[in-house]
Formats: sequence, C-alpha cells, structure tokens
Amino acid sequence: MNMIAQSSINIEIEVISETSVLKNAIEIRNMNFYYGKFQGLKDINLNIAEKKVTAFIGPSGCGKSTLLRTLNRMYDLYPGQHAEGEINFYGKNILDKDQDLNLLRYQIGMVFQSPTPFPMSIYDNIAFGVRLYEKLSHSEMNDRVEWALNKAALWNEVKDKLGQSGLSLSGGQQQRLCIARGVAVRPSILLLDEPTSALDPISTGKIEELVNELKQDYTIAIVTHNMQQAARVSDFTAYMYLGQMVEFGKTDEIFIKPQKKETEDYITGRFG
Ligand SMILES: Nc1ncnc2c1ncn2[C@@H]1O[C@H](COP(=O)(O)OP(=O)(O)OP(=O)(O)O)[C@@H](O)[C@H]1O
Repeated sequence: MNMIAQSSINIEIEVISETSVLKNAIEIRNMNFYYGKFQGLKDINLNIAEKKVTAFIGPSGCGKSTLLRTLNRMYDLYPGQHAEGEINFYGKNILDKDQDLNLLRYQIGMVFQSPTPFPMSIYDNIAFGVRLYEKLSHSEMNDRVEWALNKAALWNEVKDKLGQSGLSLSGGQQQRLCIARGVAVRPSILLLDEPTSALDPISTGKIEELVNELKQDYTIAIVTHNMQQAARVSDFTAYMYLGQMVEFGKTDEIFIKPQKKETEDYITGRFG
C-alpha cells in the first residue's frame, strides 16, 4: 500500500476513534439558575465529555462559578438559590427532587479557589471523607491515603510527616492535598474552581500537570481566569458572558478559530 493511502487510512481511524470514544458524563439541557430573583444562568445547553477536561472561561461575573456549583448542587446549601431544567449525569437528572445530595457530592467532588485543608493531620485530611463512605481496614486505609497522595503528586513530599497538620504545608502543597482529598473517595467527576489562582507559577505548573494526569481516570470541569491555562489543560472550552453560553467547542478550535466575534475579542484580550 502506498504511503498516501496508508496515511489517509490512519487519519480516518483517528477521526472514527475520536468521535466514537467520546461519551458524555453530563448533559445540561435548557438550564436556568436563579439567585432569588436574579437570573445568574440563562438557558444553558452543554455536554461535558467523560475523561476529558472542560474549561469554563469568561469575564468576571459571567457565571462560571455558578455553573460549576450547579453540577453538584452546591448552591442547595444556600436559601433562595435554585436551578431549573436538566442536568443529566449519566442519564439521571440531578435537579430532580429525589436526588440524594450526599451521594451526588460523593460522586462529583469539588476543589475550591483557596486551599481549604481541614484542621487535622495530612493523613486524616484524606481518610476523613473516605470513612464517611467506606469501611476500610487500617491497612486498606493506609493504602488509600498513599494512593490518593500519589495521584495528587504529593506523596514524596509528605510521606514522612503524615501526622503533621495539613495547615503546615505550603499553599501549593495544601491545594494538592485538597485534590488528593477529592480523588480519595474515587469520584466520577472533579470540579475545580480556579484551583491555581492563589498559587505561584511552580505550584500552578504542578497542578496543571496533575490535571493532565487525572483525566486518565476522571472527568474534570475547571473554571479559570487564565487563558493560557485553559489552552494548556483543557480539551473543550466554554466561553460565557452575562450568564449565557456564548460558544462551546474543542479548545484548539475555540482558541485558533472561534466562531463568534465576542469569543475572539475575549481570547485576544480586546474585550472591555
Ligand atoms: N450569592 C449570590 N447572590 C446573588 N448574586 C450572586 C451571588 N453569587 C454570584 N452572584 C451573581 O451571579 C453572577 C455570576 O457570578 P459568578 O460568581 O458565577 O461569576 P464568575 O464568572 O465565576 O465570576 P468571577 O470570575 O469573578 O469569579 C454575577 O452577576 C454575580 O454578581
């Protein structure tokens, strides 16, 4: 077979495998969100692909964090906030009244902007959440703690001081501890709300590498203000403005050839 024929077969296989392998973990349909009377999100339609990284970008106040917080109904902790429409998580609408919220937050974990370790040992920071959901023996728990800290690329730095307070770690280490805590319960999805905004460039680089590693096993949605970060870590990007989804697509396409002028203006820094 000549080389041109071979390479066209290769391209075809790549296209077929790319489209056929993609499965949606979450499908959002006609979703509206309200802070009391104020509508924070307007008619959102979006698919979040399994084991891919989806980034939410857009100017301050456009609704990125609000959208992220709808995905595990974090907003339910606050009175007066509610969502309408559908957020289908592997086919089940999590906005249904019968949704078990503890189970949902176990399946869809969240890491916040500033590192928030619990005021307890590094070991217990990981073990605490696991104990809520699973009965593990002491040695199984040791294995889980080591596994989670390894996943978060923190094990080598803390393995000799697991009894020390999580608060004694540096900011970047604390954020990796929070990611380890998030993965320790083996969720299906990880939501990251500006996870590097409080970190220096070296810690930021580590978290970005980690996100790339974690998507082998987890579906990830990340809110970021940093365009380069979105371009570096995500497979899909959603550009939002004033509570609406302006454009959504493959990250390369959004950054290289956006369809909408508003997206292009924001990405190229001409916005505002
Ligand atoms: N608790 C709240 N009560 C009322 N309105 C709120 C509340 N939290 C956020 N909002 C409003 O909802 C809109 C979306 O806010 P959100 O925090 O989701 O934006 P964002 O894109 O994440 O912004 P930033 O990049 O600044 O974090 C804003 O107009 C904001 O003022």
